[in-house]
Amino acid sequence: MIKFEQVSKTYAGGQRALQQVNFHLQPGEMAFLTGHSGAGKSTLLKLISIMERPTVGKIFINGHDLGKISRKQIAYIRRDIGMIFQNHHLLMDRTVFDNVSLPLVIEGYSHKQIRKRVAAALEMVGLADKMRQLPIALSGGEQQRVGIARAIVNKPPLLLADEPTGNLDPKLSMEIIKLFEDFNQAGVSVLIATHDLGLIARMRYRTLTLKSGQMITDGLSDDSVEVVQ
Ligand SMILES: Nc1ncnc2c1ncn2[C@@H]1O[C@H](COP(=O)(O)OP(=O)(O)OP(=O)(O)O)[C@@H](O)[C@H]1O
Repeated sequence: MIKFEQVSKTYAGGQRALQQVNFHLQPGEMAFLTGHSGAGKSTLLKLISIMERPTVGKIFINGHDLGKISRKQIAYIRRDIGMIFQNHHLLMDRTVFDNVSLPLVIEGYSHKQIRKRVAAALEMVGLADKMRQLPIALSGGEQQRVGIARAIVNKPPLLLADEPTGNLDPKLSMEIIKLFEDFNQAGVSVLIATHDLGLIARMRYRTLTLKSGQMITDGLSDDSVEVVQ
């Protein structure tokens, strides 16, 4: 689903964000991505979602070589990726329904399809009764779940989350991770970038660790193996 081959990224100012990163996330796999602040986690997610381009190396998403796609194909590849952010980027003056329906409106779905899919997505995250509310009237955990409903409403095969539990207490964080597990069990591939080592330790998932732009470990949280460069 995601394959990195010898990927390096140096920003325009000369800042080396990633160095010779290799990994393969299989279809249907769920993994954590961790590392200290500035280690390169956000850069890695931006390369997957084609918000940045690698300086060197190859990236494959769902079988597509990102080095060979045209500008026009970027939107097509992005359709396969549901993105979830720490501050969820919700439109605060629009209802929960409007926020979640946005990707479908952009794709030109019919009103009937939109109503059906948004209702199903909100049901999955436990917010069916909040459809007509403004996000401002919801708790932080609920707002995050609206962001998740929006990310999954067009049923992408891959979910990417950047610090999705950053502002939440441990109980709410666990609920959010449980939601990701539900999607994963339904066949969706999931990659979650987080600083929250406590959260990772409580789960037994593959954990990719970055340090100063290098992938230093790759394995289960409690017995991860060092990556030999
Ligand atoms: N647009 C940019 N231009 C120049 N340098 C950048 C840019 N974005 C990130 N960097 C640098 O690249 C390195 C990796 O940053 P990145 O944001 O990927 O780290 P991170 O692990 O996500 O950090 P955090 O956990 O604090 O969000 C840092 O040294 C950062 O300063």
